[in-house]
Amino acid sequence: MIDGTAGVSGRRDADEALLDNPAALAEADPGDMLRHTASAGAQVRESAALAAEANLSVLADDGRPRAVVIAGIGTAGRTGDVLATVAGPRCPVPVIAHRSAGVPGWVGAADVVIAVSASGRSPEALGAAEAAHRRGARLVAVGAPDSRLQSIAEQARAPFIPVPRRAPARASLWALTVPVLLAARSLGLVKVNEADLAETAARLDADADRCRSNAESFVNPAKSLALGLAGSIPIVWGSSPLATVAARRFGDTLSANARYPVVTGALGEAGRGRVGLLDGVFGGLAEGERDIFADPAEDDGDGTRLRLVLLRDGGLNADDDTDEPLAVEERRADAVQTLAERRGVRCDVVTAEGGSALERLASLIAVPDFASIYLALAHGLDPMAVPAITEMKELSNQ
Ligand SMILES: O=P(O)(O)OC[C@H]1O[C@@H](O)[C@@H](O)[C@@H](O)[C@@H]1O
Repeated sequence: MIDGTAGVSGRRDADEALLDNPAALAEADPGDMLRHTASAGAQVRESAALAAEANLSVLADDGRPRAVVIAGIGTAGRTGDVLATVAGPRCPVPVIAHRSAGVPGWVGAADVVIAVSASGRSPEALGAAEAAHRRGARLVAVGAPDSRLQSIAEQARAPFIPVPRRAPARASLWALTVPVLLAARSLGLVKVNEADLAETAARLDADADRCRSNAESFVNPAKSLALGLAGSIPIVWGSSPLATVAARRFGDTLSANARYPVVTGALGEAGRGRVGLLDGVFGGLAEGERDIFADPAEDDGDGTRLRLVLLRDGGLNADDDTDEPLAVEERRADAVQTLAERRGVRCDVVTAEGGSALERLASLIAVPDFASIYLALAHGLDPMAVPAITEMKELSNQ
């Protein structure tokens, strides 16, 4: 059902003109990753409806849990990071994203395990669901209907949210995330309300429209971000914990869709170490040796350069929970932009918009998601079929 073009092929140099040719884009994207990515808003609405049909209120019967563990790998694992950031630093219980098989040794009857798997069959999520049931923890499962995950949930008499599988897991982030958030809401751990979900879906729809394939590069933020990144080594830093989740997500999609190496992380942390990259071989040293009179379109070919993408989360509500004062985050974001400018390292900035944490997160994820696909297409890579992932699964028998 989910099919792309197998085999490793593509071109080293990005074909910029292809991005302004909608027919060629469609041809280069046989699995329709652009359309799947554009369904993000619809995914939010559909998953909210599916979660409303599941009996999540039983989760609250035993009161507030000691901890919540979100178990899954890849995109399913990212949903745990989203929940942790939306729950915020004042969340009364620990929210832990767990990415290996099974559950942490301390998990027991006082805890809740949310097992997530788009296919409903990752060994990590299945192992966690089984372990949770064995240990008497409360279990919720999110994933493909009629899957092994669903039967484990049924055996455990645990709520199961059947998320239809129409696209690869990484194009289903929103479909998987919303049930996780709503399970946590029924435990009283997050404040996401119906208006937040509706506004988040509307924002994802609007961003999908701005990033549509027939919107040309000079008005399409995803195409221009992709063209800026072409041929570079991207560094993606988030100015806040929420923006850092979006940065890590961009790392996932840049690697899997566009097959670009990428450094991602929190700007606060990077400022104490990784920011040194800006001084190095791919940063200031490469830029310092560049012939300033050379045509920037005619790259000399030997200069792989960093490109900084800064995800800024400036629009906090006064009543939002934060780790650090907004002013500290803002100063740090301004500082790294100055550092990049001084060294000639180019920098793209995506600034969060919207009221709720969820909507702000969506505003930092949507355009980069599309950019990763446009970058793949410009290189002639099918963003859906990733031979290396398939081969890894075959070779490691998973
Ligand atoms: O969500 P499930 O189906 O468990 O997959 C988990 C992960 O598996 C990997 O092999 C990749 O396919 C990822 O894109 C995916 O997120």
